[in-house]
Amino acid sequence: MLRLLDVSKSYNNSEKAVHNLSLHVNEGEIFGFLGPNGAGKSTTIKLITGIQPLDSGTIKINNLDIEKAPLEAKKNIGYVADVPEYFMHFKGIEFLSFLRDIYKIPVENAEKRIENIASKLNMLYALEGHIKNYSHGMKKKLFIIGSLLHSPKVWILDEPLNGLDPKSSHTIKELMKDHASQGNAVFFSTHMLAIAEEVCHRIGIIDRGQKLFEGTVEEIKKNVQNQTSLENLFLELIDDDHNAN
Ligand SMILES: Nc1ncnc2c1ncn2[C@@H]1O[C@H](COP(=O)(O)OP(=O)(O)OP(=O)(O)O)[C@@H](O)[C@H]1O
Repeated sequence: MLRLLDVSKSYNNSEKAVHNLSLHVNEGEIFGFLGPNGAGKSTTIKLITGIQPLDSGTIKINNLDIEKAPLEAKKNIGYVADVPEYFMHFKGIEFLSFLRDIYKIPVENAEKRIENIASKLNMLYALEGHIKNYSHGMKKKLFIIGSLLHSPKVWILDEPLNGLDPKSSHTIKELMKDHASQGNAVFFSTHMLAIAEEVCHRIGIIDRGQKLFEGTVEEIKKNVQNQTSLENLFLELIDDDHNAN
């Protein structure tokens, strides 16, 4: 459903932010993308979503090449940025109606979907307000609603639970599970290891632009001796990588 093959990217000819990265996310899977600050997680997401051009490699979304068929590929993506600071002068409902029209979703279907997801996220009351007056968490929740309106095959979230209260975090995790269980793929970056362990079918670990691991939490635990928590495993992998360089 989502496939990266030998993807590389550097900014301004500096060290590669992403280096020969390959990974895949299958239908029905939740994939957690982990790594320390500056590892290349957001850059990878910007490459997948077509926000940044690739230097080399291939990215396919539902078999559509993000560079060769960008419009078709993007129709299959729902994206939530880490700090969603767009369309600030819109009201929440205006932003969602704009997305409805962009994706050509019938009004009645969109209304049902907005009502359904916004009520789960306790956002119905806020939709008539201006986005610029929303809190960080409210902006995030609005963009989450918007990203799901067109039922994307691949749902991509950059640090989705940052700044969310426990109830909203719980709801997002349930939305991820629902979305994957409908045969879609979910790909999200996080620093929160416990959340990756709790909801992900598989995880990828990246450091300094390179993939250190891709597989299930059980597989990673088998690979690294004498460790119990994912946090210890993560620290050990990152440490080994730094010592090797
Ligand atoms: N727009 C940019 N211009 C130049 N360098 C950039 C740009 N965006 C990211 N970088 C660099 O690319 C590397 C990877 O950054 P990226 O934001 O992808 O990491 P990240 O894993 O998302 O980090 P964090 O967890 O801190 O958000 C870093 O060295 C960063 O300084």
